[in-house]
Amino acid sequence: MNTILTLNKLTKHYGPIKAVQELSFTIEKGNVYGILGPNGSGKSTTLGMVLNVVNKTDGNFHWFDGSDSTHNALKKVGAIIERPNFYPFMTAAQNLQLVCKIKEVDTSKIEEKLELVGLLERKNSKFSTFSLGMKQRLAIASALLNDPEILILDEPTNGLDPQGIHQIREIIKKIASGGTTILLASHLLDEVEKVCSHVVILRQGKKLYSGTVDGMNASHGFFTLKSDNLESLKAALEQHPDFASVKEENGTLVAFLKHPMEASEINRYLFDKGVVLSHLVHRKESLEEQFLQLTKSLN
Ligand SMILES: Nc1ncnc2c1ncn2[C@@H]1O[C@H](COP(=O)(O)OP(=O)(O)OP(=O)(O)O)[C@@H](O)[C@H]1O
Repeated sequence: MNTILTLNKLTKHYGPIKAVQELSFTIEKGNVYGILGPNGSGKSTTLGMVLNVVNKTDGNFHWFDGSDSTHNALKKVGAIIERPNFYPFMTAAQNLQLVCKIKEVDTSKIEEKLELVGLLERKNSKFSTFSLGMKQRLAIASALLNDPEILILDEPTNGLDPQGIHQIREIIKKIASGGTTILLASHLLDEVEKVCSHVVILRQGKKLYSGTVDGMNASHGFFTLKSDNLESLKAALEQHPDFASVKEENGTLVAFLKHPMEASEINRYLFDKGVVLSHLVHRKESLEEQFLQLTKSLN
């Protein structure tokens, strides 16, 4: 059993708002997935649906091989989709004991999980004395108490200082290296790049890309070009099969490549078509530029 979660055309409308539209992807065991998208792109709604706290409008999803009810399957899922909320005047250990009681799991894992998130030494400190980063780490320990198959986190580093962000990311990597599958929602490309092996990019509820983070990085870049005759240049580029798209930005054309190409090759091709260039630069986008390109290109 290697598939943890399958979404099939999952859809959520809030009245006229199409929060999630026909979203399909699968989560395989042992990988770290990021759902990446700007604010309002449908990340939290997607997590809410698969965790049964938001009713879907259409489509379907199933956990594991689909043989269990969602209610039962969710017992093997650890999720933090809200701000960490524990009893302020109880210690970290006491709060986790209470969680064990509520979830009907053994208390034997409390110290191990506190150690994993770097809070063992603070186990007898009251929750009210914790920084936001420590609260978030306690929430992670709490979600791991029953050794779930998958850990789900919604914007796990939101509101933390750089040190807190670093600690959470290191903990996520450590949990993943122990074999736990992870799904996290983030609007931060750099977070997904640092922590995740796979990514699903959302924009306005629609999937723009899903695959490996490395695969997303393997773009062949783009040319920026100028000519006295911009119209002929644009027409010639659009005729060339190796370009995915061509757009104009302040008198310069930007042509995105589907396949690798040398600047000399496009120069020769255009010259043969009677187009003389006054500017030609080949650039490979940073992942950030690609992300912005992907999330803006449907405007
Ligand atoms: N309970 C709700 N009622 C009406 N509209 C909602 C509700 N929850 C979310 N939406 C809308 O659905 C869309 C997707 O929101 P969602 O919170 O899933 O996005 P997100 O990617 O998680 O963004 P953020 O990181 O800002 O939370 C947005 O347009 C949002 O305004």
